[in-house]
Amino acid sequence: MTPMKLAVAGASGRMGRMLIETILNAGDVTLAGALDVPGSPALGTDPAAFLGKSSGVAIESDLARGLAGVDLLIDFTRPEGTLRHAEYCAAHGIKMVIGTTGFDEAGKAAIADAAKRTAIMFAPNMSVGVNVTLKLLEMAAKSFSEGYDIEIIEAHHRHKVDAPSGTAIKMGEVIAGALGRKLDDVAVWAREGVTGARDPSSIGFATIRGGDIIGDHTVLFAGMGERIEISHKSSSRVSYAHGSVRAARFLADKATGLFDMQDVLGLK
Ligand SMILES: NC(=O)C1=CN([C@@H]2O[C@H](COP(=O)(O)OP(=O)(O)OC[C@H]3O[C@@H](n4cnc5c(N)ncnc54)[C@H](OP(=O)(O)O)[C@@H]3O)[C@@H](O)[C@H]2O)C=CC1
Ligand SMILES: O=C(O)C1=N[C@H](C(=O)O)C[C@H](O)C1
Repeated sequence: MTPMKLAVAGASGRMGRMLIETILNAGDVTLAGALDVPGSPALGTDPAAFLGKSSGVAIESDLARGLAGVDLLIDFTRPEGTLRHAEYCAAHGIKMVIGTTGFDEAGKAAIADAAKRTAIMFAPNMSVGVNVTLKLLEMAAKSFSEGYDIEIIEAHHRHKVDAPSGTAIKMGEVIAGALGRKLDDVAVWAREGVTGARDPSSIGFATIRGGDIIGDHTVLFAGMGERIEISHKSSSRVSYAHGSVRAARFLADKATGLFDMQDVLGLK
């Protein structure tokens, strides 16, 4: 079988570099393109140079040049960049794995629309551990539906620009869904001042930013006389990169459609 030709957007970012290393080591996929923003000092350089390797491609900002001959684009950038890439990929039949977080409703709708024209896997967290944790949370939420206050606490590195994390929001959506609630109706995104007593149907969020924390998520079910915590802690971005390449393989035989990591991992 011909190896799938992958490109990476945000090639010199934290995830971009981890993806390039993972793709070069994978064996059954090849690196066929790399994108970064106009004006980036990385343009024209080899995306594998930081590994002391040569990949045979150069980092481009022009989508036509950077995505020539590419089967699938893995995108961990910013919402505005991802949406621009999604429009181009949909128009040119290039599949996508999207890991970017921080989209508004219009952005999510634009991705769903692009997925009518090409195959897209879109998830706020590509790690196997987080996706299994989502299943555990669904089960736990049903068991703790009465008498337990639900709070979601997440911690990330000082460079993260969106809050709460996409993963924390997804955890909230899964828990709210299991309880027959809508997250937007029950979410308390932050607290300050005289907040009043806690609404028992609410789902609270707390965000920590600091240092080099890769990504920690804890869901607390606090009842009378006991509390239960379900936590996932990332110690390396490699799990996100492995999940992304696994998602690329999953999309190999899909022409159109919007999928998530639960589809990729057979957890639905
Ligand atoms: N789904 C998952 O499993 C995971 C998701 N993420 C998400 O991935 C995204 C990227 O994270 P991370 O790698 O840490 O971020 P970085 O800031 O390290 O990397 C982002 C990359 O995208 C580039 N970029 C910035 N703006 C644009 C744009 N408008 N168009 C195209 N490219 C752009 C940056 O270029 P420059 O530096 O020149 O600005 C940089 O190369 C975030 O949304 C994060 O939440 C992260 C980890 C796991
Ligand atoms: O920005 C990050 O780093 C991460 N972002 C994702 C999110 O917002 O959930 C996934 C992971 O937690 C790392």
